[in-house]
Amino acid sequence: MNFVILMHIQLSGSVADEKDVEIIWEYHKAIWAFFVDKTDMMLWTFPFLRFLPVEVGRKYRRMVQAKEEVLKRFFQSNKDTYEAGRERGLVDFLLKIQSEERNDGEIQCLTDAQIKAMIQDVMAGGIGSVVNSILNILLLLVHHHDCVEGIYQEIVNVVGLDRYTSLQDRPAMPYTEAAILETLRYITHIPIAAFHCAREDIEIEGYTIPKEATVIINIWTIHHDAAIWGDPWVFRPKRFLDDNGALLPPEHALRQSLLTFGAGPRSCVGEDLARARIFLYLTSLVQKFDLLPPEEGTGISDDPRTFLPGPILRPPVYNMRAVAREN
Ligand code: HEM
Repeated sequence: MNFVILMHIQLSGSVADEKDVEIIWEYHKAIWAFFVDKTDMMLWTFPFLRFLPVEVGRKYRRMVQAKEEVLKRFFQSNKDTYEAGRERGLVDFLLKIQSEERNDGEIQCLTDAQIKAMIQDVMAGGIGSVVNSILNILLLLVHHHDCVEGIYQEIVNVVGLDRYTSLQDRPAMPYTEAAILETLRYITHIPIAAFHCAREDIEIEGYTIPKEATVIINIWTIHHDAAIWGDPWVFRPKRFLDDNGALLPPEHALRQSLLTFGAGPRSCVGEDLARARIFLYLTSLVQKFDLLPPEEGTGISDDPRTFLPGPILRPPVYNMRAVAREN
């Protein structure tokens, strides 16, 4: 939930009130309900279903309504109250670019429709992906208690127990960083990157990708390729550490093969924010709680091949225990 509030500040420059949180959360839930159960695929095949009083149509209409509420709150209200020179957040800065283009008398590149699309990209791209990466890392920790201990020891050594962790602690906590990278690799909750288009003919290792071909990067296959990782189906954070326990540098071949956030000029704009949030959430939790499997039963598998499919993979609902540490 605090991530939702952060997204709100980023977009509008103000702190969310209860109603705002409700609007964003409803948007997240409506999108989620749309993509799981393959509602989107059903509508690609039978688009007329969106008008009918059937489940697929209801989910579609709920999503459209939630989207309209979000745009009313983040686009219209910002546009109505925008004052040049007093930009409050991302939407205001986009409005500033738009108004400057207009003042120059040049052709307008940033239209209202494009700003609205960006608001949706940031929301839809941002919330589900971070929520799921946190669900995944907690599930893995429940299955790998040695990893919880490794993170906890690092917190004790670097931060202690009397203050909260901060982003400044990250460089001194290589094991925690490695555990986050390994979760993002092992689970690969965004298995396919955004679709791209080749702007010209390209030759790669004897294959020609013709101009205007759609290029789809299969991150899942790269992240589970035995030729790169050796044992891709083993969750092993230490693969991202060198012999001295330091985090492998970003230019190392293994880090270069980690494409969680895509690559190149159209890679994920939210990477730094996402990795910072995951780090802070995880370390604050492990500092105060031990993470354990449920008391009854063994819980669900942490193998992503058993997860619910979709554009964002997610584990089935699971139980776990967070036991307060005695310190
Ligand atoms: C763990 C969390 C996240 C993961 C795994 C993730 C992953 C990705 C991937 C794979 C792409 C496509 C890159 C490509 O095709 O090369 C992407 C694009 C994008 N992501 Fe993320 N993302 C995450 C968090 C976020 C957050 C927090 C935001 C917003 C604040 C965000 C906003 C976007 C946007 C707007 C794009 C489209 C960029 C463009 O087309 O230029 N993402 N993300």
